[in-house]
Amino acid sequence: MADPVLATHGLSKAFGALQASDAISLELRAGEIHAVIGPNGAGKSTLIAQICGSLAPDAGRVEFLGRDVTQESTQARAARGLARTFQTSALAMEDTVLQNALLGALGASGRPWRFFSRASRDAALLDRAEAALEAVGIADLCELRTAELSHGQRRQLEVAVALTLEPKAFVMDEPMAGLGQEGSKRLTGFLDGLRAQAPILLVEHDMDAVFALADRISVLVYGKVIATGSVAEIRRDPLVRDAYLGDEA
Ligand SMILES: Nc1ncnc2c1ncn2[C@@H]1O[C@H](COP(=O)(O)OP(=O)(O)OP(=O)(O)O)[C@@H](O)[C@H]1O
Repeated sequence: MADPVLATHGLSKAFGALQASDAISLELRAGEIHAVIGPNGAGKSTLIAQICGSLAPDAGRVEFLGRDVTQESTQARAARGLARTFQTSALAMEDTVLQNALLGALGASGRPWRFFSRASRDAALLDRAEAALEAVGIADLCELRTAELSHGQRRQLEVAVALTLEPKAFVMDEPMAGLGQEGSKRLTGFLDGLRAQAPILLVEHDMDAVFALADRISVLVYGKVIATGSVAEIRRDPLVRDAYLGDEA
């Protein structure tokens, strides 16, 4: 089997006496959506923070594209193509949709922020920003202030900003949060196609979305992966039903 795009090996992190990550090993392979599910406080955000570089593990390592990146900064990992979307929006609300995408494109180009005023006149940056907006289906909204977008459109814009990085992998923290049924359905359809561009590690509570999208699921409980498998395997796993899914299986 091809090497994984992203992998954790024995990742561990304690907060005082609390073992928030307990020797977590998991892989994200090319073309897949790998969902991480688990009850509140299971350690999902802690795991993402270590993968993306905002939290240093006590032990273990993170590999991205075959390279040990455990000691690298968040920015260095992003520059390699590790794109993260956030649970709460990191967008500039008063800026237009296009300006947000341009900001992403400027960051991806490695040029300093002081070039931003010139970014809108830079054809290459504009192309990259517009292509990303086109890819997520909101190019027609580019002149709107971001604050005027619906919740779902903001999620799409977040993905567009991530796309300007030309990512090799996505790490998504609860993209469905707050979307409602219709919005979740639309975003589910969109993420379904996105996996062809780059694989997605998807932390999500919305089980309809997880069951519709995941090629594999890992279940995290008290910082430990208690099971990894296909949707069918996870749904019938008695340990998982007990610990988390209950009636949702
Ligand atoms: N900086 C911190 N200091 C102390 N404890 C922390 C810190 N960050 C997280 N924790 C604790 O670590 C455990 C795992 O938290 P984490 O936020 O990773 O869980 P989660 O699975 O993402 O939860 P949720 O589904 O509610 O977002 C929790 O018990 C939490 O209270």
